[in-house]
Amino acid sequence: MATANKNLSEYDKSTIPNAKNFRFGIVVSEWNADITEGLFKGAHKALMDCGATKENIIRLNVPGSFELIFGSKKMITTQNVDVVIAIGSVIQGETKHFDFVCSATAQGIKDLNVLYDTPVIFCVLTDNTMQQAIDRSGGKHGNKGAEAAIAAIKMAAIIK
Ligand SMILES: Nc1c(NC[C@H](O)[C@H](O)[C@H](O)CO)[nH]c(=O)[nH]c1=O
Ligand SMILES: CC(=O)[C@@H](O)COP(=O)(O)O
Repeated sequence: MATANKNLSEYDKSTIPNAKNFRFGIVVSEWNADITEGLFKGAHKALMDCGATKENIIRLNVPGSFELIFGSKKMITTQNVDVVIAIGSVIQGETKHFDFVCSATAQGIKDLNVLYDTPVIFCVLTDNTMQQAIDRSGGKHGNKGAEAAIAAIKMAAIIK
């Protein structure tokens, strides 16, 4: 189902485990910071709404989405978290760089899920325009950060 046909922020709390005993790492790219901050706020709000505590949400900033890979590995190996949410916003420019950043970041995060026993949630917007990014980080299509937070809680419940 395309994002346009659903609201990314909607979830049924009755179907989600309580997050009070889970530790969350959130790695946030500084590229397109207005967008990534919106995603972070959406994720943080949803985690708290589902029972997480502020003390159990650890944040790490990285320069860009490509660095989410190393930042997530560092979060896994040093912060004793149950799950990581990797937040980024990649927006098409004039060149093929968009394709390489999106592909490498997706593959790198996938690799972390294979190499480590700590799930890493892919919360990276890959948009053609800034408006698409705005619409998916708290705009008319909701907030992909909230969607990622729910995925993180469900994955933490699986591994605990
Ligand atoms: N153009 C965007 C980037 N590019 C930067 C890369 O992510 C990386 O930081 C650089 O290549 C150095 O390794 N990053 C984004 O997150 N979003 C973009 O739109
Ligand atoms: C995703 C990118 O790296 C891109 O925004 C960079 O812009 P450009 O392709 O115009 O150099």
